Amino acid sequence: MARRLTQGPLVVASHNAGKVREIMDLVRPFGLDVRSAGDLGLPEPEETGDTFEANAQLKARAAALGAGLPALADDSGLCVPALGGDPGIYSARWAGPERDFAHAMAEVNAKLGDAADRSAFFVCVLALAWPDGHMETFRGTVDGTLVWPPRGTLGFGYDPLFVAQGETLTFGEMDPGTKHALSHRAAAFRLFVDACLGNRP
Ligand SMILES: O=c1nc[nH]c2c1ncn2[C@H]1C[C@H](O)[C@@H](COP(=O)(O)OP(=O)(O)OP(=O)(O)O)O1
Ligand SMILES: [Mg+2]
Repeated sequence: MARRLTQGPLVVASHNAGKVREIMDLVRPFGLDVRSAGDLGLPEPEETGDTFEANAQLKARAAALGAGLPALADDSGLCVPALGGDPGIYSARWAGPERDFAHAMAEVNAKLGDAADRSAFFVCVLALAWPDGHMETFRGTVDGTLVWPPRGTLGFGYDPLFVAQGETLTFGEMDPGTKHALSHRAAAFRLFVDACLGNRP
């Protein structure tokens, strides 16, 4: 049985504005009082794990201890089977310190070359840590294919490259509500809601 998150402040332990916006959208209907790690002045920990789970957990743990509040972290990325799973947990790092995703998307496409297999999937692991060390972890994925050139200016990161299975628009062309019905983050979030928030609202 997962530990429930009772009413009270929740820290969103991410320094990525695109992600924080999506998590705030997903949390809003539940009426939780939410603060971002940036608002609280929490530092950005080094992501030394070698799995999405390990990195989500270390970010959640650092924020929960830093704030003295339950903290929800997201570690996510784009996995391309034809590239051996890259960029995977290195998805943010492929964009460099300037977070240049035009460059990162071109890198993915160049490495793919004329590969027949342009399938890809996004992974999102959400970890919820309490200051006493308790942790709950959830994983969501969405399958799709990679297009070139990139399309759309909505969303963030690799969204303009990615068309989810059964869709025609890229995530970069979708309004946020449509992406939230399909995304890896929404899938992980549903598991988090079921386990930790119950049936609210
Ligand atoms: O829905 C998404 N749509 C497009 N791209 C995405 C998505 N979800 C993750 N991604 C890519 C870009 C992101 O930069 C990286 C996650 O890296 P990741 O370390 O988890 O996040 P981050 O460093 O950007 O912020 P933080 O660690 O403070 O939460 O994967
Ligand atoms: Mg990161």
